[in-house]
Amino acid sequence: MSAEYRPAANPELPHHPESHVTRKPFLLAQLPSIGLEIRNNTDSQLFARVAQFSPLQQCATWRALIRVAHLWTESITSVHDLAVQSQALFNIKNSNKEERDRIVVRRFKFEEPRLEQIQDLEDMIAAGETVSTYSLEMDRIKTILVGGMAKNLGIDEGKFTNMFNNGTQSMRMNYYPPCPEASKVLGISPHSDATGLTVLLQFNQVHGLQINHNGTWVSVKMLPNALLVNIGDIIEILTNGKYKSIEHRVVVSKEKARLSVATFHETHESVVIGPLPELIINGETEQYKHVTFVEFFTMFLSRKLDGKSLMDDLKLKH
Ligand SMILES: O=C(O)CCC(=O)C(=O)O
Ligand SMILES: [Fe+2]
Repeated sequence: MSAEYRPAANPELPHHPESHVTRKPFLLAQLPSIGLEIRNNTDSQLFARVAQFSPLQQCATWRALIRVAHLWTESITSVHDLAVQSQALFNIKNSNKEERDRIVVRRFKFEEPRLEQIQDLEDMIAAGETVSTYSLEMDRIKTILVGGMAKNLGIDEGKFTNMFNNGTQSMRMNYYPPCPEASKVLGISPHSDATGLTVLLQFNQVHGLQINHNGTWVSVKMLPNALLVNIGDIIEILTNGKYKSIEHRVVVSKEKARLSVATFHETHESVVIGPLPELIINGETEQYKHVTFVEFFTMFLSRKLDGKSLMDDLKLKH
């Protein structure tokens, strides 16, 4: 598994006409939840729970969002601290140099307000360890979920899980500052994640994430002590659409900042991304093209975030 920094595909706040961002009706999605108490269970106990969990099938209704109740482990708390520190860094971006030196150098020991430029070795090691422990924990959750999904689909768990073993893992910390013209901007434009699974951690109770549910933008209520799992495009393709990736976007608040950490899990780079033959049953036809990992990401990186347009290009026209 390699963890790497993943830049926001569209870091600038895009402007949209007000009508596009309208937030009515403010529904809160009732998403399927799985209680995965990571600390008190062995992996096989957790796996059994996921595999038996019927709401995994309900994902079809909700276009595949799963909430994983998760005991707050130390590594999550540490990532929280790290994100709060980076929030402070984001906040001082526009301050003057003196102010920056005062806050950044003395308080956080970073020379410039960017994570890549951490000067203090101790801080760097501490941050690296925090992220790497957290990334291993996220990887463990991914393996359990992917195995549970395979079982739900009635396919070989080992084969499916193996496709994700030693896959690419990347992480993005999202900071959404408050915006006085909140109704005119989006934090992130509509998109589905070009991943297998995304595990999302949110720190405060500021709503912002919305999913496209049958054409309506529905706000997702983040539960405390819970992670949210998005099914990504790669799983949609591999399962020939039995699990669908979710189109989502983020709206911003007038008063409060919001922070989230998204961990993206992809297949191993040797995997050809295309519908699995064992899932083409009962006279079904293949719905998606087969592309190499590199072709898939080249297509992803060559476009703006734009709903599910990547998937539209990968769909076979029958
Ligand atoms: O901040 C969020 O809740 C969602 C972030 C997201 O969609 C992403 O990073 O791809
Ligand atoms: Fe996303």
